[in-house]
Amino acid sequence: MLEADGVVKRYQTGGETLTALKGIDLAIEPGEFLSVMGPSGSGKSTLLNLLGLLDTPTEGVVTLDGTDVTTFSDRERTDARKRTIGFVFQNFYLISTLTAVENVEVPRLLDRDPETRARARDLLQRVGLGDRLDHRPDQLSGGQKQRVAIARALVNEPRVVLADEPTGNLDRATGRTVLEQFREVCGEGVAVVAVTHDNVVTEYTDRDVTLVDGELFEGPFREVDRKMREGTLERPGGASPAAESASADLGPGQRKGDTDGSDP
Ligand SMILES: Nc1ncnc2c1ncn2[C@@H]1O[C@H](COP(=O)(O)OP(=O)(O)OP(=O)(O)O)[C@@H](O)[C@H]1O
Repeated sequence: MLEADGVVKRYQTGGETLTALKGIDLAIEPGEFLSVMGPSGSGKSTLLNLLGLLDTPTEGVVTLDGTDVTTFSDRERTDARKRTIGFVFQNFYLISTLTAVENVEVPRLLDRDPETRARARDLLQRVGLGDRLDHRPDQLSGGQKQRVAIARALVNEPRVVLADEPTGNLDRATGRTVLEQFREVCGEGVAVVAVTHDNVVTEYTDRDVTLVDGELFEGPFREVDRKMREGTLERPGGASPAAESASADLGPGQRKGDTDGSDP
């Protein structure tokens, strides 16, 4: 549905060229919950910006439903983004003077659609905030604010929600309620891609990938890091049996393949 093929991103700063992404191949399927992990500076935000049609790659293509969006004009890209992508951020970015329901309506304000209020209400009910419609952000907890942000991300009926450290400002328990919400979103066929440092996220995802110095590897960071230390990490594209044992240390009830059920 949303795909990066051979994506390279270089930044020019002064006379220097920095290659932030070094040939990324990544396909996101409808309804999939994917985490993107990796050390600071490894290229996570850069990748999220490219997948979110906020930026264009230096080389390679990003395709949306098979259409190469890298050749789009700014206007076409903005339209495609609005139709297909919702964003959730660590700091929520709610407007403090607007109520919860008004915040959810924000992405649709220019459309002047009379149905928007009803849809915003419905979305807030779905994220468990039916009794907080008229509360302003300062009257909501962190987890409630993030659920308002999720409802806002869904108001344009996106195909994919891109989340940047969605649990970064939340305590463990609250983070879990937000992650459960994302699972429900995925259950409706919307893909969720979360950039995160939070290992708890990987208990909820279908798949985890890790960026290291602009290269993408299958598996959560802790596993990729361990393989790097052991010298057993396969380069991208070299699908190996080792890479397939990625579900070995998952908790119960997870969805990352049912192959290694007997592993400790
Ligand atoms: N606009 C820019 N101009 C120049 N260099 C940039 C720009 N944006 C990012 N970079 C560089 O590209 C590399 C990847 O940055 P990016 O922000 O994607 O990393 P990240 O994994 O999201 O890091 P963090 O976890 O700290 O947010 C870094 O070396 C960063 O300094």
